[in-house]
Amino acid sequence: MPLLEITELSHRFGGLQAVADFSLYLENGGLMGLIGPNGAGKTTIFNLITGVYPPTTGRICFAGREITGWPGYRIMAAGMGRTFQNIRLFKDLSVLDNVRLGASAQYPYSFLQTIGRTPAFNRQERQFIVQAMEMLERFGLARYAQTPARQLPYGEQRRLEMARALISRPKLLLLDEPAAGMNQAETVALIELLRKLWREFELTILLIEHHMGVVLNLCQQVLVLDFGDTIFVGPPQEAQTHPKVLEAYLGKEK
Ligand SMILES: Nc1ncnc2c1ncn2[C@@H]1O[C@H](COP(=O)(O)OP(=O)(O)OP(=O)(O)O)[C@@H](O)[C@H]1O
Repeated sequence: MPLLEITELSHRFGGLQAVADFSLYLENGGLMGLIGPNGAGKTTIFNLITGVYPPTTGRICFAGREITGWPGYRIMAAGMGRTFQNIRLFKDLSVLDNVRLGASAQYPYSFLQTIGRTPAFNRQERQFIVQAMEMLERFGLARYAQTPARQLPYGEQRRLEMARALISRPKLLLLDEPAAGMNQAETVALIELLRKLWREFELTILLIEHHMGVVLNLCQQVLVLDFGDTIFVGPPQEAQTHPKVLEAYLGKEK
């Protein structure tokens, strides 16, 4: 059974067809790359999956339910986690608070529990701190727990974003260019980390990435987009030599 099934999804920004008839079938436990030249529509697809925009047409099913048109918070609560192309952290909050908030954002406190700081609220919040610290340890970030997020080196900020996305134990993790801005050594470490997280958390991963080393070393399948159209789906090694993919990246030979 697929965890994520998208059927003929399209999205227009005014006169621009950003995504056209996009379909995707992602098995539970799969690890797929979404690649394509700049402006191909990759981030728009992530935004459609996570409810940032409603699709112009098409259907999205996740974990056996149709989620088309659902608001983002409801989709995330159904079991998705996401990181962004431009890191989005609460930069002035501590590393611990960034992860803790990722956990409590999923928890349906009542208004009275929140303003009254009831014993149940305090107990739950303590539990979130324990979970957040465990997550920071897994990511090698525990020593930074009280440090404001903005003081972390860039690679660590990326890891923190992942820790925050995983604290709610999502089934599907969407990663938008996780290797962006990383040097060679950081990229190699990232590939290892993602492989480990994928196994330990029994995740299904869909990732956007320009770094072909990451795609080739990590992804079982790759889907290549060009101007909103899907031009290839298959093993990444085959994508490298596929004429349409070469044409999209290198331009048509005259
Ligand atoms: N909010 C928006 N309003 C109008 N046009 C948009 C908007 N977001 C994206 N676009 C346009 O939609 C197309 C697809 O953009 P998108 O960001 O999805 O591409 P991408 O494949 O993620 O690119 P990159 O690799 O550069 O991040 C582009 O032509 C872009 O300019």
